[in-house]
Amino acid sequence: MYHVLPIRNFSIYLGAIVVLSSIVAWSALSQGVLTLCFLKENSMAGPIPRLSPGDPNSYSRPDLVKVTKIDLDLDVDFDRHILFGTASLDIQRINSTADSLVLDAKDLTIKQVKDEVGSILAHTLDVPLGSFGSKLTIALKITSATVVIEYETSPNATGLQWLNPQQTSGKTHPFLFSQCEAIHCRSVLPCQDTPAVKAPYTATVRVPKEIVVLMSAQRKNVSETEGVYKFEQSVPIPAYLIAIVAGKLDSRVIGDRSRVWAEPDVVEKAAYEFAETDDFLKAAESLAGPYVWGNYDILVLPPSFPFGGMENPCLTFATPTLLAGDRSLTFVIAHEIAHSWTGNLVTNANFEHFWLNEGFTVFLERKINGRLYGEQSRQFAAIGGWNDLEEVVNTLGADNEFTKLNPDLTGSDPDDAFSSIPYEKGSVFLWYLSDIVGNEDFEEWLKTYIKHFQYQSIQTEDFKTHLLNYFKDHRMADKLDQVEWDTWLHGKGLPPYKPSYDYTLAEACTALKNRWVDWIKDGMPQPAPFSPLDIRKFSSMQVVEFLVQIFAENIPEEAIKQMEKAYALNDNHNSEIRLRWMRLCIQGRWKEQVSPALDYATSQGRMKFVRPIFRDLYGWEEMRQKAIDAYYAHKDQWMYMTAYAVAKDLHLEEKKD
Ligand SMILES: CC/C=C\C/C=C\C[C@@H](O)/C=C/C=C/C=C\[C@@H](O)CCCC(=O)O
Ligand SMILES: [Zn+2]
Repeated sequence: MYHVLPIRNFSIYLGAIVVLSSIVAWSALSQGVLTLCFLKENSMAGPIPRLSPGDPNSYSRPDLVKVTKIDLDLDVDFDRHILFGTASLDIQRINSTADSLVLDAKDLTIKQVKDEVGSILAHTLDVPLGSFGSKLTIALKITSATVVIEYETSPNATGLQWLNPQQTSGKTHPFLFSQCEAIHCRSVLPCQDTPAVKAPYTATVRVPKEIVVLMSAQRKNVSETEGVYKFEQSVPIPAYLIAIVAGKLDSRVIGDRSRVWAEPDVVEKAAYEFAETDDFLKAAESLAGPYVWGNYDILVLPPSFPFGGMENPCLTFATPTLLAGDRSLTFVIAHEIAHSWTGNLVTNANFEHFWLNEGFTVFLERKINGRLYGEQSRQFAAIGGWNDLEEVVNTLGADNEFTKLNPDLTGSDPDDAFSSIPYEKGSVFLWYLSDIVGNEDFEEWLKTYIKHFQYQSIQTEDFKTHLLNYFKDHRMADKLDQVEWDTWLHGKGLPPYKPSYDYTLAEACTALKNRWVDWIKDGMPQPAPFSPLDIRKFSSMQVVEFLVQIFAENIPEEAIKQMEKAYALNDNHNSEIRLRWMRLCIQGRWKEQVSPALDYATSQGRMKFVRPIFRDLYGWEEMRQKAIDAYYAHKDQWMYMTAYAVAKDLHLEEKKD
């Protein structure tokens, strides 16, 4: 059972917490005399402070001792729903006097810690602080260069989802996948779970026969018959990019450096859908520089995957809701490819600077779009982004801390701060800067920025300094000097500038919306003057744009029923169209549509699609209980983060057993 304890409540619990242990002398432990671990209660009272100087959400202290390489040796136990084995961490002393290594750990059982010569190292594991998990402190010897941690995960690890065969498409084999961003890697392995630390990794993973394992790394010496898989990621990456999947998987080649992976009955459809991958990669390289990761594969997961895509290096994780059958939703793949530079090479140093990952990536994703489908297509996609931005500011409230580009995440779970803000406000900011200096010069700067900061983790200030320095002698330098940095980075609500988009591709949507609005104003005379021809030439995203515009008009139930007659939107299974259609039906209080809307929201776990439906139904008092019942009936099918978020949307609070 999933438990939801909103983080704001923790200050109350913390007040009651006492320091428990101190029975055995630390010195005895650090000399390896005893193999003991303290379970230390946290003595903090009051609001949760920043957990470390560099990262509000990580206990780790890479400023003292830094992890430089990770070697995993793990067994996947599908019966017990755990991973067990060892994580060996190579370390570097940044501060020569440092005598301990501080790691993040969440719901992990730490069995033993040794160094590279097999001497026991003492460790303490503090009592967990909600989403942040526990601080794991390992006493180092002067000679220690590697710590070898024997551990196992919990069946409730928030970064893992274990599916039984019935929850898969093939229904024959169990399935496991991870989602470590933002701070769930600590539930998969003990690590410095801050994006400020980047390290290469290797892994050996053992699974039952017939199960295939993939990771966010290059595959090495695969011995499928033995069920032993080996991986190496030689490019240093932050912990949140470590990823694993294990299940009955098949693959198809879709490009010189690309395969698509999926369950066998999904793989052909996926190969068709993502056939343009190589074109995206080439366009991205022309904008951002060489692709350094070797292969670029895509994994299509079971429907409960909580996001559209996740940029795990070498292996993008993708939701099956992208499989529209007409390649209309592949902008998510362009987005994940763009992360190969912005996010995975140049990385936010902590999640307060998440817009450096996502705003840049949306900007680049739409540049790829423009290169392949033309400038009007890029402009149209950006208009959709602006719609999302307005919607999220409305939903969160224009005074919400999380509408800032650079929010304060002290004491906040990044999952709670997550929204379209860093994506869309961030990309509008870059659009604005590009408008100031000119498109070509901005593209040149972008390349330079990526090259300058590649393999590093940076903060917003680093970006600002680089940009201003690069353009200091530019003809538009004066205008750059006038940028309201504080408003952009620390201001709440909508940004201070709306680009002058080219609305050409949105015009047909607006014209159709106006016809509906006029007809409604005229009292909806019959026969209604609408037919399938109205949208025959629309792209899927133009249908979305039309529905978003009509949603803003708050039209009556009768008109929505007429729309169904004209356009048969109930039969349209494009996931983006379906979201807007179901929301429109709920807004119009069309009761018969509530069950299909809930079916849509519970048949997959992508939060972008699940949450608005539950939020809307919560707002419809008569249907609220139905939504709550559906939540309880389906929450165990979702991954932790979806269940957690929907519980919040429904204002439910559950307690940990
Ligand atoms: C200001 C925000 C601060 C922190 C948020 C950081 C991480 C949030 C965490 O919830 C993880 C997010 C992972 C996202 C992965 C993929 C997205 O790009 C998918 C976007 C939505 C979708 O298309 O389904
Ligand atoms: Zn992204």
